[in-house]
Amino acid sequence: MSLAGLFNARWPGVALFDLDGTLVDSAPDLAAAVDRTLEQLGRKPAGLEKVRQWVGHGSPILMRRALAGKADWEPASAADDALFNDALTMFFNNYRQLNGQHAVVFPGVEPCLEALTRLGCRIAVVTNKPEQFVGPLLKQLGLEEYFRLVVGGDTLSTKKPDPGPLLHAMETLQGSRGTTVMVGDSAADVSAAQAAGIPCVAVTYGYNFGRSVQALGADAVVDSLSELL
Ligand SMILES: O=C(O)COP(=O)(O)O
Ligand SMILES: [Mg+2]
Repeated sequence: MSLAGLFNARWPGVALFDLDGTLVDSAPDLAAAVDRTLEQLGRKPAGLEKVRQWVGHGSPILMRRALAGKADWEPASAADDALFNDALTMFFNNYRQLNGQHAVVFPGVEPCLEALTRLGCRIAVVTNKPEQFVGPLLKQLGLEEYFRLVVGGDTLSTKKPDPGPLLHAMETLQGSRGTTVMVGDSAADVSAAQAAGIPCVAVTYGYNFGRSVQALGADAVVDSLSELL
């Protein structure tokens, strides 16, 4: 499907945006919080490049990966679970302090949100980032006013790639499958959109667990959100 086909005559509709890697380059803050946590645990820091590849399934999975030092962590023993629980609490405390310190809005994001708003589009953030961190980040970066709804990774009982958060946002904003589009950077976004039955635009500049988005089966792939205009 072409971009023109996605943003068709049935608009204005509902646009659902992923946050990390799509709207905001937040990996530097996440990496700083992960590394501070690892250091507090007496471990070696992971570094930005690894952390960038671990973002997208929410903070608990990010910390599981950080403790394992790799993306595919193994199911843990009870002792590992205790360490993980402590590490997650420490990560939350660290990220609360670091959230927004180095994060920047990707080029093309603001013109896109501005244009969609002018068209009367209803816009939501649907992210796996825990909800407590989303509002402060959007506010600090001056994006808050564009969004009518924030769905975080712990807002509901499921997170992406489950379609639940997308369907919740679509229904809350009174959208329909024909007039709702998801925009994201990773397999979690494309899979969630496919399971929800709504089209998905994938951006090439995000995280996607270190892999290209070309093979994900998104309905359109763009290098900048300004291409959506
Ligand atoms: O994994 C996270 O914490 C957030 O990722 P998302 O904004 O790309 O959904
Ligand atoms: Mg993302």
